[in-house]
Amino acid sequence: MVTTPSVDPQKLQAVRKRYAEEAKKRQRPEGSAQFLQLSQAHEERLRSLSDDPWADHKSLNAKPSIIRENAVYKAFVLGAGFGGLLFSIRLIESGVATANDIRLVDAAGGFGGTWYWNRYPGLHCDLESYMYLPLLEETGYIPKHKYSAGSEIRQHAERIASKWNLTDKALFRTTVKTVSWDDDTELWTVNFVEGRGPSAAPIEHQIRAQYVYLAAGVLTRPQVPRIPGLHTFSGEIFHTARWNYDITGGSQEDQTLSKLRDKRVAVVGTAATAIGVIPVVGKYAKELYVIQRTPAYVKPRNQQVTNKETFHIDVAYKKGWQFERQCNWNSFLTNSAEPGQKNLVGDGWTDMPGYSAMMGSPSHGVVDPSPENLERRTTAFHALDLPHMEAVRARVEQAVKDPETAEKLKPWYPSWCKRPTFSDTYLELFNEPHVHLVDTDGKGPSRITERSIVVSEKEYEVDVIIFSTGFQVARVGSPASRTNTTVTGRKGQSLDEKWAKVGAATLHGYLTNGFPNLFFSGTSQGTITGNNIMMLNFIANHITYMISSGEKRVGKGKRAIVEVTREAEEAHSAQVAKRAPYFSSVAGCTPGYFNGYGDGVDVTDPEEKGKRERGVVWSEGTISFLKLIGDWKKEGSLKGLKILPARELAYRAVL
Ligand SMILES: Cc1cc2nc3c(=O)[nH]c(=O)nc-3n(C[C@H](O)[C@H](O)[C@H](O)COP(=O)(O)OP(=O)(O)OC[C@H]3O[C@@H](n4cnc5c(N)ncnc54)[C@H](O)[C@@H]3O)c2cc1C
Ligand SMILES: NC(=O)C1=CN([C@@H]2O[C@H](COP(=O)(O)OP(=O)(O)OC[C@H]3O[C@@H](n4cnc5c(N)ncnc54)[C@H](OP(=O)(O)O)[C@@H]3O)[C@@H](O)[C@H]2O)C=CC1
Repeated sequence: MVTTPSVDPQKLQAVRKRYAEEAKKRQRPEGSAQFLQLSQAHEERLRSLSDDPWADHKSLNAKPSIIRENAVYKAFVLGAGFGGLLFSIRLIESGVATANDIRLVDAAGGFGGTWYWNRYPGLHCDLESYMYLPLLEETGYIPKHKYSAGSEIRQHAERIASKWNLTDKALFRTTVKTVSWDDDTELWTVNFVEGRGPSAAPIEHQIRAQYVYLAAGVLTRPQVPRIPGLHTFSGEIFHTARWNYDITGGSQEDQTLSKLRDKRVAVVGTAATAIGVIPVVGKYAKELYVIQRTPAYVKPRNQQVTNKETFHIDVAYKKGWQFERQCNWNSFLTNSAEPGQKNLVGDGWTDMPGYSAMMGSPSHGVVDPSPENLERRTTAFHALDLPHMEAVRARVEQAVKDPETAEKLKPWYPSWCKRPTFSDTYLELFNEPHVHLVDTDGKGPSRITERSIVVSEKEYEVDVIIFSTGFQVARVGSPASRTNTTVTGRKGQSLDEKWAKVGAATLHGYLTNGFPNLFFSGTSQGTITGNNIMMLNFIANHITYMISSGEKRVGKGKRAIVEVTREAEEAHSAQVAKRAPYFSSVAGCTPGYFNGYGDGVDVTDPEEKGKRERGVVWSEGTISFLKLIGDWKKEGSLKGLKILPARELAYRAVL
C-alpha cells in the first residue's frame, strides 16, 4: 500500500476537486478523433507537411540496391530507430545472424527513428544521456552533455549502425505494406515500397524472412487538431516533427532562426516538444503567441557539460554501469528504492514518487479491486503527489513576474497524467514583452482564418503557425496497427482481427500465438520504463534469448520455428489483467495521449472492459517484470514456447 505523507486533508480535497474540474473541462466526445493524422489529410498542402524534409534523395538513389528480390533473409526488421538497431545488434552478438543476414527497412531517410524525424531547435533527450544513449560501454562514446542534443543522438544511431556493420543493411524511404506467414514455406513474406523522391518512381519489393521484428515505435505519426478554417490560412504552417528551417532560417546544427526576426509566430501546444521549441523561437520571433490548452509541468533541467576526466570515475566506473544506473533510476521512478539507497542520477524524475501511479510499482502487489480500496489508493497517490505538484506550481510563481500569466501557467493535474518536462528558460520567457501566452482555458483555438488564429473570438494575426500537437497513438490496436501494416499469420489470420476479438494476447508482451517467429516491441503486457532505451534493450535481449535458445533446441542446420502456445499467452494475459486495477488512479486524468484523449474511459461493456484490462502494462514496475523474466529463464524449459524445426517440405519449397 502507498504510504501517505501527512498533507492537509482539506487542501488535498480542494486540489482533487480542481483536478477533476480541469479534466472535465478538457474532455471531448470525439476523443482522439479531434486530431487529423497529417499523412491522411485530404488537402495536399496538409498532407505534404508529413513529407520527409531530410532525405538526401540524390545520394540514396545512387546507392546500389541492398535487396535481392524474393531472397530469404534470416531477419527482417521494420524500423531503424534504436529499437530495430538494438535487436539487430543482439542477433549479431548472440551469433544467430551476421549483419549480412539482416535487412532493416524504415520510412525515414536514415537511422535514428524519432531522432531522424525530429530535428526541431531545442530538442534534447529528457533523461540523463548517460543512461539514455544505448551501448555507451560497447562504443566507448561519452555524451557531450548531461542531456544530449537531438543531432548527437541521431549521430549515435549512425555510430552504432556503423560499428555493427549495419550501415548498408538498411533500406530507407521505404514503407512496409504487408507481412504474411506462408504456411508452405514456413517463412514470412514481406512486401514493401521504396520511395525514391519526387523525381523517380517508387519500387515495389518482396523478400522472405525467417524472423520478423516490428520495431515501429509509438510517436511517429504527426497530427494536428481539426481546427475549423485551418486549410484557409495563407501564411506558413508546419509541424515540429518536420521542422521547416527554410521558413525559420538556421539548421539543426546552427539554431539561429534568423528568418523569424520579422515574423509573428504562433506555436500551438505546450507539452514536451513545445517546451524545447518555444524558448528558441522566442529568442528570434518578432512576436510569439503561445497557444495553450493545458499547461505542461516544467521542472528544472540543470544542463551540464560532461566532465570527460571524471566520467570513468563518477559514472562509467565498472562494467555494467549503464544497466545498473538505469535500474537505480527506475527504482526511484517506481517508488521502490530501498531505504538509504543512493540516488545515482538524482534528477527531476527521481523526486516524484506519485508518478509510479503510471509506471507501476512493486510496493503494491496485486491490488484488491474493490471500489473502496481503489478510492483509498487514489487518495493515497494524490497525497503522495501533492508536495511535488505544489512545488511545481510554486516554481511558476517564482519564474513568471506577471501574477495573472503565472496563474495560467500552473498545471492542475497529478504528475502521472503527463510526461514531465524540463527547462530552465521556458517559464522565464513569458517575462519578455514580445512573448504572449494565449490561454484557451482547455478549449484550443476556435478557428483559423486566412491571416489569424482565433481564441475566444479574439483574432491574433500571425505569419507562421507551428503545430506542436503530438502524434497519433494507437492505444488499443494490435502491434500491426502501429505500423499501418497488414500482418497475417497462420491460415491467413489477421493480427488486427485477433486483437479486436480477444484483446492483447502475448507472452511477456512481445510475441503471439498463430504468428510464429514474429516479435514486436511495445509496453502492452510488457513493461514501461520511463527510459525507452532501457526497455528497447531489454526487449531486444529477451527476444534474442528466445530465438537463440530455439535454434539450439532444433540443432544446427535446421530452421527454428518459435511460437508461444495459446495457453501460455492466455496465462500471461490473465496475470496482466489481474493487475490492471492498479492503474485506476489514471482514470481521472486530464485527457492526453496517455489515456487516448479519453477514448474508452467510459467503457462499461464487460467484454470490452476485459479486453482493455488485458492491454495494460505489468503493474508491479520494471524491476519486478525483469525478475519475472529472469525466473522464467532460470526455470530453463522455455515454458510456454513451442519450438519445432521447419518441416522438410518447407525447406524444399524454399529451395
Ligand atoms: C521528440 C521526441 C523526443 C523523445 N525523447 C525521449 C527521451 O528523451 N527519452 C525517452 O526515453 N524517450 C524519448 N522519446 C521516445 C522515443 O520515441 C524513444 O525513446 C525511442 O527513440 C523509440 O525508438 P523506436 O525504435 O522504438 O521507435 P522510433 O524511433 O519511433 O522508430 C520507429 C521507426 O519505424 C518506422 N516505421 C513505422 N512504421 C513503418 C512502416 N510501416 N514501414 C517502414 N517504417 C516504419 C518509423 O518511420 C520510425 O523511423 C522521444 C520521442 C519524441 C517524439
Ligand atoms: N526528450 C524530450 O524532451 C521530449 C520528449 N518527447 C516525447 O514525445 C511525447 C509527445 O510530446 P509532444 O510532441 O509534445 O506531444 P503531446 O501529445 O505530448 O502534446 C501535444 C500538445 O498539443 C496540445 N494540443 C492538442 N490539441 C490542441 C488544440 N486544439 N489547441 C491547443 N493545443 C492543443 C496539447 O494540449 P492538451 O494537453 O490540452 O491536449 C499538448 O500540449 C512526449 O510525451 C515525450 O514522451 C517529446 C518532445 C521532447
